[in-house]
Parts: sequence; C-alpha cells; structure tokens
Amino acid sequence: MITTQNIVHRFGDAVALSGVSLTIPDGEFVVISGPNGSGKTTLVRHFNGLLSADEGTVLVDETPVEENLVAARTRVGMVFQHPRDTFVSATVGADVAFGPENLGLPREEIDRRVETSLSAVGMADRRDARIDTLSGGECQRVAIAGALAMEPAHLVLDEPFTGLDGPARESVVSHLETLSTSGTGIIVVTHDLRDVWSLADRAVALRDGKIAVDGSPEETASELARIGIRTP
Ligand SMILES: Nc1ncnc2c1ncn2[C@@H]1O[C@H](COP(=O)(O)OP(=O)(O)OP(=O)(O)O)[C@@H](O)[C@H]1O
Repeated sequence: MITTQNIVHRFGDAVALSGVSLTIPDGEFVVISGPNGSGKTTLVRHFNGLLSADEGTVLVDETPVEENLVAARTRVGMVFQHPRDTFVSATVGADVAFGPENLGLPREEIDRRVETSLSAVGMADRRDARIDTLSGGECQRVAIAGALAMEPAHLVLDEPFTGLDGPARESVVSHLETLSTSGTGIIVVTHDLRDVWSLADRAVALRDGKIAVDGSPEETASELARIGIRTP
C-alpha cells in the first residue's frame, strides 16, 4: 500500500504539490491524469523516494519511504517516459537483470526473474537482443520487464504510451492487463485515458498540485470532462 499524507513539494518558489493525501491499496489499477504541470510526475516520484516532500509523509506498507528506501524501491517499480535513455546495459537480458543483481540475489534467482519478466511482456525470445536494435514499443516493454524483475507490488508508469503507435500501445496495454489480473497494482500517469480506462479501478486527477477528482471511472467521467480531461 502506498500512502501520501498531506504532501507538499516546492521547486524554489513554485508549489508543485499542495497537500496531496492519497492511499493506493495493493492490487489497485489507478490512472492519474491532469493538465500539464498539475503535478502528476512530481507526485509519483514520491512513491518510491525519487523525490522527498517538503511537508507531509509518504508511506509504503506503513513505513516512511525515507526510513527504508531499498524496501520502497523494491515494492514500487517505476517506468519512465523515454525508457531508451534509462537503460544501463547493452542487451535486453543484462538490462533486466540489473535490478535483481543489485539486490544481491543468487544467479539462479536472477535468471528466473529475467525469464519470467521478459515472458510477462512477450519478449522472452529477445533476451540476447541489443537494446539499440529495439523499437519504441519494445523499449517500453523491456523497461516494464526491468521493473517487474524487482517483483514490485505496484508498478508505476509515467506516460507509457508517448510515441507508441496503435499496435505498440495495444501490446503494452494488454501486458498491463495481464499483470493487473495476476495481482500487481498498476499506476499509470497519462494524458490519454482511452487506453486504460476500461482496466482502471480508479481515476485520480490533479489540478494545480491538488487532487481534483478521485473515484471509480463511472463516478468520475463527468467530473473529468468538466476539468477538460477527455474520457473514452
Ligand atoms: N525539476 C524541476 N524544477 C523546477 N520546477 C519543476 C521541476 N519539475 C517540475 N517542475 C514544475 O512543477 C510543476 C509540476 O510539474 P510535473 O512535471 O509534476 O507536472 P505534470 O502534471 O507531470 O506535467 P506534464 O503533464 O506536463 O508532464 C510544474 O509547474 C513544473 O514546471
């Protein structure tokens, strides 16, 4: 479970988050939307301690994130926009193995996780492929596999569909659906709710660093429309 309690985040004089309280239970599929600059990326970066709040507290499984960063980053996996810039290894398998290696896991366990994670995104046969030969959609799937190899309770994806064509989006969405069905909590930051609307348990929208909308997709569709966020 991820809990933010009244968090405030400032960049200099600019207030990016202005008192956000949110609880995301294990297994929940949440979409986070909102206008440009409303604080979406800033918010999710608090979920595993990539940013720390100026005020308020972030808890992962009831432990403050800063008390155990490794636990927070193991429980909450993060996949960023433009994953091509975040790969650390030359090949798919080596990149996916990187996180588990840093946890100091035995080789057999690392191999098992790489295999399972790549299978989960339909890339098991590309283990030895060079990263620089992958398409945008394949990069996104490998980035998801890298996060999955940490066996997170929650997978956070920040604008995972940017730059992907229709078939690539469909492929990423279908893998998210499989993960969600198998119990992984999914948190997707997106401007475009069309892809994930039918999968979401909950829709949260930020505006001016505050939660403007929070509820089930059915409950929130008209409120989202009122603040200019289109739903399918
Ligand atoms: N590193 C930074 N330094 C200064 N200001 C920042 C920084 N990162 C974000 N901000 C500001 O904080 C506010 C929230 O930004 P954030 O990226 O969280 O919004 P967002 O909702 O994810 O936007 P977008 O939809 O454009 O990605 C914006 O006003 C942004 O300009």
